[in-house]
Amino acid sequence: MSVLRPPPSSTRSVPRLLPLTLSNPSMVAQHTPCTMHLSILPPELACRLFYTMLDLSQSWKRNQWWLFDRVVESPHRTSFYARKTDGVESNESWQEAAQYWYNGRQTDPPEVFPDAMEEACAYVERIVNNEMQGRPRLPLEWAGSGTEGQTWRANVAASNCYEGTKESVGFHSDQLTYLGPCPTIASLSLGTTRIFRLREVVPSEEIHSRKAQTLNIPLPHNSLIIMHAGTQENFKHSIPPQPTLDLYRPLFPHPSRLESPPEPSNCRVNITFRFYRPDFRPQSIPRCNCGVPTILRPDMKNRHDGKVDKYWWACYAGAQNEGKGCSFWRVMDMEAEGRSPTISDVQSNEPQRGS
Ligand SMILES: O=C(O)CCC(=O)C(=O)O
Ligand SMILES: [Fe+2]
Repeated sequence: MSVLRPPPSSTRSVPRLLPLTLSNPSMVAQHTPCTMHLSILPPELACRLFYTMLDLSQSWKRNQWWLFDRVVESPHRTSFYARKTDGVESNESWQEAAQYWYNGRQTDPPEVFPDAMEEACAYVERIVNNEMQGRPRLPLEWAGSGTEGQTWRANVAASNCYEGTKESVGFHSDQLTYLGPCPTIASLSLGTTRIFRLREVVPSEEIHSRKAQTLNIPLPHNSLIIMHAGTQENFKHSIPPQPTLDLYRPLFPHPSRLESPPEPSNCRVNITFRFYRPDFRPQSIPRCNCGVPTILRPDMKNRHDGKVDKYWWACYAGAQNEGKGCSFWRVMDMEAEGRSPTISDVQSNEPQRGS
């Protein structure tokens, strides 16, 4: 007699959730680990920064990488900028000292922030620091401070340009290699409104009881989304293609064409301000058997009590080397790798109440 097995468990009975549009800051705060801030820069600066980045974007590249046996190209243009110092030590040599890698390929030292981006960054840092002060911190967040004592600094920025309705970026979470666990990333939108889409990665132990919901957040010109600590570990994000868009109508003319009226634009420029942690300096990143720096990934599917248990270093050479990498894989160990100070280090050194 054959032993009866329970039927294979199915996720089919779990109801699908309709996508939800989060159209204001309080809905974003209620449904996601992000906050949304509207009209964050003075209007003239927001417009000038849009023109600056749009002009620069003419020379930006579409990222290319190998996926299995073919080269794929991102359906938008992108570039990377670094600040003059790392924001923690006022040392101007960090750009030369740092070796930058993207998609498993060494790149030239990045350009420095253009003036309008520096100006905008001061506003962004103020908002991010204000927000972080009112939020609980996660154990693996960096607990150091910037040169002026701030909790969070931006020392690099990735910028993206999406022209028209079809340019997009697929679902992903940002690589943690130089950001470390639980980063805070501040994403500024300029130009035409596009949808920023978030979807939670449901942990394996819960896939039989619930489905992820798609969350759509329309991001207008001059708005900031802060992806707070835990967003990269728990959610993926994308900018999907969309059937239509509203043209952006700049309030001010282009600085080099002051006599002609401003022209409507179908472009969105995004700047994601990020903090490369000093305890995840390029020189400290383990290399795989191919000799290429590994990438740091969170174990998104195995979370307990809403927290990621593990992060691992994995070979990334395959993204460039005709899809051929090695099998290098190692769990990250903050303590053994000497990565600190984290919030948990600081809290465990605080005197216990009552002792
Ligand atoms: O354009 C955006 O808002 C998202 C960009 C993004 O996800 C990235 O640069 O990693
Ligand atoms: Fe991203």
